[in-house]
Amino acid sequence: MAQFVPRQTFPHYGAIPRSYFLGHHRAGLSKMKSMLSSIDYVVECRDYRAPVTSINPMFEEALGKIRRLIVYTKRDLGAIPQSSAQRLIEDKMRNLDPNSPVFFNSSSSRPDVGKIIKHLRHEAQAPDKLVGCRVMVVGMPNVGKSTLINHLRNSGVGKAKALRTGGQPGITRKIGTPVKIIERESGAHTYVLDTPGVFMPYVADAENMLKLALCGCVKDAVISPVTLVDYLLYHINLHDAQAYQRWSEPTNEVWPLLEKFARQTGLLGKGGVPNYDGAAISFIQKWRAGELGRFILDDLDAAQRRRDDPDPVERLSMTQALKVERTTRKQKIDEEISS
Ligand SMILES: Nc1nc2c(ncn2[C@@H]2O[C@H](COP(=O)(O)OP(=O)(O)OP(=O)(O)O)[C@@H](O)[C@H]2O)c(=O)[nH]1
Repeated sequence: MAQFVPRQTFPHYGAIPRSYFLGHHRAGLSKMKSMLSSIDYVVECRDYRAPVTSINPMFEEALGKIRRLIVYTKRDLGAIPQSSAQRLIEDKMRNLDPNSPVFFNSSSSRPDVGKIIKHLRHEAQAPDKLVGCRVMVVGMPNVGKSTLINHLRNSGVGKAKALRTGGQPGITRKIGTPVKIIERESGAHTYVLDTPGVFMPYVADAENMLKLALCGCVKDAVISPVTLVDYLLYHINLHDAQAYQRWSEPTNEVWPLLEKFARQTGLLGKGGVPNYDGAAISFIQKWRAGELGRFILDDLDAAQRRRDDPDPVERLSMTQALKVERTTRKQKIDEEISS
């Protein structure tokens, strides 16, 4: 049998939506800005599986110079624990932000969250140490902010879950009430505030939109799940084409893969016809649960090269980026009308 050759590029980014900036994202961001004077420290959450793509530049713009630490969440899903791949990835991730403390957190690991508590105990204090310290946790939708706060609270003060969490973005829609995570004898306790996940107004690169959707930052209905599986398949094949061998031999073809998957998992509609969308969502969920390999979607070497030598297009502000998108869209419509 001919040797399987995975695709080296993803062939079609076509009509992928580039935005998911909802009303509560806009409102949440402006509320965060208005509260800045009462915030002493920021915890910025990013998704370990898309460490570069899940950076929201709007936080840099909005939160200014407040001291912060970065937490890469869902560590358990991005690499095999204690592996050399994990160490290599994490060294590269640290290099992306050499001036900020960086942590990696898996919600199932007490030591991971313990390190963050230890750091906050020493570093996150209000200027006047007699009053409490307020820490704001920010990040993209569904990145794991509320989960992290629940674990910080459990590790820091031994209390049970305080915030609601869930598998879809948008569970937290308003800035929450302060949750105590560190107690001090002086009474100057440390409190954290949960915030709604905020997406960006426009994602210039369609591939980044696919990565964010796979990680769950975008509601599953926004992008066709079959397109998402096709993109995921491209990554799985580059990583380990045997990962889905329970259902299919290695393939670059998404429809036959989904057909086999649907038949074997019983995801069939009327007349035994495969339910492709249902199968696609189920397949994505398996990846999100770590059952189809643990790897990251970003190319960290390319990201580092871009940081060292930025492309002028990437330096556009959000307003400029929105303008570019509007102009491009208008040109496309004009071309379609005149052809
Ligand atoms: N495997 C794994 N899952 C995690 C981890 N952290 C969070 N999750 C899951 O990710 C999903 C989203 O977590 P949340 O804490 O609700 O995310 P959020 O950032 O508060 O989401 P928004 O409400 O959209 O702002 C939930 O299903 C969590 O169980 C982690 O470290 N590992």
